[in-house]
Amino acid sequence: MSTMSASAVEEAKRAAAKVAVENHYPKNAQWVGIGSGTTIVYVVEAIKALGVDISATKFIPTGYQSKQVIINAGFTAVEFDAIPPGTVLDVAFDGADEVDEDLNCIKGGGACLFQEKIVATQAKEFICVADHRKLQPRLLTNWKAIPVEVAPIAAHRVITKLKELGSVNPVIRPSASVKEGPLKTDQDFFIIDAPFKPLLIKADLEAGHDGNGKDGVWAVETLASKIKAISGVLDVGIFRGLTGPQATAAGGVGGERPVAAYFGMADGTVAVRKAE
Ligand SMILES: O=C[C@H](O)[C@H](O)[C@H](O)COP(=O)(O)O
Repeated sequence: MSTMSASAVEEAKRAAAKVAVENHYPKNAQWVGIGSGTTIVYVVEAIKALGVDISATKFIPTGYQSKQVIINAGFTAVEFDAIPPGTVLDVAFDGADEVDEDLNCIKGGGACLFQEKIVATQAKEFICVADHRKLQPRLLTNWKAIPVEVAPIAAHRVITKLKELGSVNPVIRPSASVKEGPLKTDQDFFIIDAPFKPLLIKADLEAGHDGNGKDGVWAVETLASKIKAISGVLDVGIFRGLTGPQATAAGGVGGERPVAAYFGMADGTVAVRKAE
């Protein structure tokens, strides 16, 4: 459990954003993905602080909040469906709820995951920015549930399927406002939060664990694929699979996993995890 004050956590996010932007923002960027959440605000702040010419740069939001952050900074926002077909974003920055040793991420704590995934995978480089609370050995160490975005009409069916996969008490996330009822995403869908045991990474599989859900223990890739395959699921808040150059070599643009993740640490330093 973190003992840092709220303002120290904010400073940690700001420090990570500064280093991430200094290391990865291309000086003549044309297309830049901007994610959602509280940390991304510091990424935009750091891009401003670079002082580079952004008059020709288009910033692609991952949802309503993200778009407002872009507009409030005085940047040009262009919705994902308005970019010319085939356009590859120079870079995409985003936060995460948890990042494991293989750079798999959990996202969707703030109810954004679907647009984040299409923006991240459309970029040459996806860069994650977070604070030290998100830096964990395995997904679902500190963060307890996988956010799953679902069509409202299918919500109960998806809950049944998630229970069959071993999730204990998956729930439809309630609205955060005084309005009763479920929270609605930017797509007007629901979020189901599905708790599972910590997820196995590559090293665990190499050590002989199968990760096939026996005793409710899953490998990241296997569980993400199973959840994604449930009819009614728009997307799952696990970002996994190939990353950056590996994904490009396999015929994709970029991967769901970041090529690098920057974490603001409690001592004021910034830690980096990079793809092999
Ligand atoms: O749904 C929200 C997004 O996935 C965020 O990127 C994630 O929750 C991290 O948010 P924050 O930067 O506020 O911790």
